[in-house]
Amino acid sequence: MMQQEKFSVLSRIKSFSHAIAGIRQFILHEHNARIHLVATIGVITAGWLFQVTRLEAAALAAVTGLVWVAEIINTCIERLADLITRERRPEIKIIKDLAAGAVLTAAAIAVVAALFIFIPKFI
Ligand SMILES: Nc1ncnc2c1ncn2[C@@H]1O[C@H](COP(=O)(O)OP(=O)(O)OP(=O)(O)O)[C@@H](O)[C@H]1O
Repeated sequence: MMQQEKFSVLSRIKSFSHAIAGIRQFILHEHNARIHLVATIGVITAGWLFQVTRLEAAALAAVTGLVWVAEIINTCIERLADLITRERRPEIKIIKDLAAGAVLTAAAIAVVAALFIFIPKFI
């Protein structure tokens, strides 16, 4: 049977710092992160300009976060796939296309939510 590791605050802090390093790596080295950063600043600015309600702000935060999470996981999958092989392989194509599809799905959800929130403010 596997020995259960004892809970340690220090190791939890270490895990947290690894996660922060991952976010830092993503923002500093991934081109797509810059696109998401600009889009996120755009959403925050629009939310501020159009005085969205707290509920609308929460919805915007959730869908924007969803896109970030999907893109980070997509990047992770792409890196793993490239580590396995750089050869053109149909299996790798399916894996990468699925991961990219997840990002597109999240982005589409974000656009739909933004339209629901912002269009009524124009009419
Ligand atoms: N090893 C491979 N074998 C087969 N197809 C691949 C392979 N690597 C990439 N592809 C195809 O090229 C597409 C783009 O893959 P790539 O790793 O270049 O991502 P990318 O264009 O850099 O994506 P992103 O813009 O999210 O960083 C994949 O979705 C897949 O269809």
